[in-house]
Amino acid sequence: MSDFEIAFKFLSENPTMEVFIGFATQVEMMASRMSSEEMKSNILKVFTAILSEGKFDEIRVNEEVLRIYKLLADFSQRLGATGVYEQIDKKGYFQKSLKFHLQWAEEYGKADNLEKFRNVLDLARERLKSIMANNKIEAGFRDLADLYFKDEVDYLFLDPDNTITINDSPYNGKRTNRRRSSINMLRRGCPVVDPAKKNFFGPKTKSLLRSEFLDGENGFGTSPEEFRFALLNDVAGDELDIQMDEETVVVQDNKPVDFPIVKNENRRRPLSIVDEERDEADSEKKSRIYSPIVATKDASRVPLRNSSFLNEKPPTTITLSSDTKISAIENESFGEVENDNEKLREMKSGRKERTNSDSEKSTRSQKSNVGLDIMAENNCLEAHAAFSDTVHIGKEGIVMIEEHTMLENVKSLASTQNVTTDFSVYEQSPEHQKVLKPKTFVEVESMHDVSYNSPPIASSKTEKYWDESITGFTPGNIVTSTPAAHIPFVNVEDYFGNTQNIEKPGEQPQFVIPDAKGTLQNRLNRRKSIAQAKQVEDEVKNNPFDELLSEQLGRRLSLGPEEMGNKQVEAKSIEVEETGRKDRRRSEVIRQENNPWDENLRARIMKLVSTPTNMHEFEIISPKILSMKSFEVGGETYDIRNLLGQGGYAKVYKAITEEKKIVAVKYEIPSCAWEVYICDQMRTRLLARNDSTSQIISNQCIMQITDAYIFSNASLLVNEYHEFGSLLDNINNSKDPNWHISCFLLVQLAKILEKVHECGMVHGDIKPDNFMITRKIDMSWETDKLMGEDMFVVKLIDWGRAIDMSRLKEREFKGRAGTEGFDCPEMIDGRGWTYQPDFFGYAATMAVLISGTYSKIVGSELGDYSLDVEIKRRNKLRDPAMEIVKNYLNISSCSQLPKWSTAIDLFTNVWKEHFDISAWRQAAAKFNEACEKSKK
Ligand SMILES: Nc1ncnc2c1ncn2[C@@H]1O[C@H](COP(=O)(O)OP(=O)(O)OP(=O)(O)O)[C@@H](O)[C@H]1O
Repeated sequence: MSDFEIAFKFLSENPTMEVFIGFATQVEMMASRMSSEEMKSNILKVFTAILSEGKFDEIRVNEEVLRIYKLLADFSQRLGATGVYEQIDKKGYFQKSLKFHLQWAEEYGKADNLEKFRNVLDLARERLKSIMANNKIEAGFRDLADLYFKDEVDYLFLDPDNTITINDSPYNGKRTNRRRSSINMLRRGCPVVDPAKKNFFGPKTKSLLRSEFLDGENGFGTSPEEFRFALLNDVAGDELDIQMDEETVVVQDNKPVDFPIVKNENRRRPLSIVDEERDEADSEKKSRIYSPIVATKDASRVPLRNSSFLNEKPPTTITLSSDTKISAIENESFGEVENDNEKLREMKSGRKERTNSDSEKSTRSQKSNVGLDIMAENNCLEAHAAFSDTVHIGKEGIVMIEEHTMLENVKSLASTQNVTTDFSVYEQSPEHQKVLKPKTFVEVESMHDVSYNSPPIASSKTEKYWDESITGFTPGNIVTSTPAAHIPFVNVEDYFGNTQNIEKPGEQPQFVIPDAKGTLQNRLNRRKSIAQAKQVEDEVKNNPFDELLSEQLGRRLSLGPEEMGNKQVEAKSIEVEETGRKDRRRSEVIRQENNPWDENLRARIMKLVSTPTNMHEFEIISPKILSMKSFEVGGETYDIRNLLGQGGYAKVYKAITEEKKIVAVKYEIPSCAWEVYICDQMRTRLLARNDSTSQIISNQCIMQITDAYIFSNASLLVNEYHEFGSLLDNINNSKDPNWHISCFLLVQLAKILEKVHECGMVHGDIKPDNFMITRKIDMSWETDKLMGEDMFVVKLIDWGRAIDMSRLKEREFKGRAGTEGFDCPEMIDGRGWTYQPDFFGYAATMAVLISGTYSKIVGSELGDYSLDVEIKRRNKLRDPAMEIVKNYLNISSCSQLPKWSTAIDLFTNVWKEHFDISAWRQAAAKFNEACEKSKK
């Protein structure tokens, strides 16, 4: 039997998607070794089987099968490549697949057949318009057009603005990809000037515009720095947003006018990003060494609200989630939601210095005035991206880890708060980096006692780890070369019959699935029999929380590889539970409390399903992620561009793949496999539902991770890049909230959350920065369909705090999440909660959308809770908003949850009653303008 036949036999016997992916990889590799005749006949057999045999029903309609069709197209002589795709198209399986249309169009590109190429593009537009934005559909076609058609074919695409070429760039003189040129942007901004007339610098000035200002053929208007930066930008290939000096004026018809790109707007103060952290000193975000774990600062405040809180000191509550934070003793009193948005403004971005000097500018969304500032800002964020070497302990604020005083602080904190602490210490060995098991606080203390003058943690080793070991990532390490603990290593060569195994007489060679996407070993590890999975599921269902928490686990999320399956660590896990000490983020567990973010629990839940195929696990540390640098992982190279955003746990970068696709890469420390699990489950559960809304929401409104790389110290989640920023960016970049837009969005948000809850998931972190804008509003959308299912413009991201309620039925949780202003009343009261955080998050987001500012909870007991949101009397959304606040903030118990249809119906009714087409168009134009401004 040939290799091909063996592989196909294995597939025939195990016709699952997972096996097929392995099969496809193997066949692709064989393709280079086989003669075309041999290959063609083999693939034809597969093709026929897949199309006709019932057991391949699932595979037949999966996009993965396109890999085989591509090979068939390559080898087909009679039908020809395009003929193969035409035949496949007739079958109708891939009418909703962008990938299919791109593959098909590429064949016309290769054949230089522009007309047919265009036909496929039109077909794709028509067929896919209900499930994805036009720009997304066109992006791949644009690349193909660039590649295969020598002539200018911009006219094929709908938005000429996106096809600005840079062929007139004086700098490199030749056309590269179709990206936006900074030079062109500057030039386009320049009005025509008449060289015969004098051009003055500004109104009532006698200064002439000088030639050193952007010296274009026919215009002036920017500074040399900006011009230089734009040149750099073009060369570096970035698409940074160039903002002009607000003072700059240009001349049109001999009259000074505002530079068209910049509008000096007197607008309300922009909102900052909502964060779990609140202490200014904490703006460093997190320590690169897992700093001593203390209960979060929120955990130490005294926030339990009850009706008598004004008279007596309420009991202490615990913050369940979030990373190690300062124990903000100054925040100890109840209701310390910082008293204005100013505070919020300064959190977390690391740009505080800038905002101090310019209180009117957002830390996040305000753009630099000068191009070089942008670089400086990027550098500043970059510096941030390296994370700090500080630890956050005690009210003393940040204490450099090098300082021995830290230990004293740790001690005092431990003693006063009865919180024990842990360190994860990294050490660089000459051969390779290792992640050592976390040292307990006791160990640290004793080290300190022995050598007081040389702090144990602040060794040069530690620094070296961060300086060198991260960069020491071995590019191209593929998953199959690093077997997971306890799983036998399977040699890739052996899979493919390159070694002796295959020919042992009398023995049928064993076919092992090649590891196309995920880590083979991990998949083997996870692929359990149904019986086993059922057993674990039952355990999760039946065991009380405490037992679950104490269960010994082979796999832990945020610890190093050596800890996986390590008995000592498992024993330590128990100790951790007993002492209340935890060396993981997001889960400072207090044993008595029900903590949905406990990572042991998460690990148990994740074991119930097989690893998503797009998740690749590595036992090494992650590559260092830096702007303007590439990194290679799992055979894929990502060209990192600028930093898009920074949350409490992660930095999100724009990156370009080898296929020239722009993606967002979320770089999170420590690694968070949970988010991958949740996104995967959300998609699976939504797709399993039969209604079209679920399908649309799954495709358009839920973060989809295309590839996840889980390292021992960090994770990299690749997902779709959203150029128009978040809802928060949009609000910040809009002058005034407009009721049409708010209403339009609020219905969408409620519909998305309704589906999320129907899938048994709690998102747990609903706030305006976690909704990305996926597309602009198309003015040609039919007005009577605007409230319909095809109009979604938002996508819910950041699932790291989600809770899988379908695995935790009948559970209620207690404790606070610690998100500034977004902790629900149940958390504050210490009452049990399940889905309540999302209802509250929605109400708080609604308040931001309608009023343009953050609001605080007011009221002191159930029935009385409200938000101090100011909504003008004449605002059409005022009444429904108040109703929502009342409903979603005063939930009497977990068994009496409100309905999402309340919000959907209330806002839809207002919409129907007051909709005005011309006001809508104006509002939509402003929304689109804000989208443009939000581009990063
Ligand atoms: N796909 C994307 N495209 C463009 N920008 C993105 C994308 N994903 C995230 N961002 C930007 O990065 C920011 C941080 O992302 P995210 O919320 O996932 O990080 P996080 O650390 O988990 O945040 P949080 O502190 O809310 O938990 C977002 O608010 C957004 O501005």
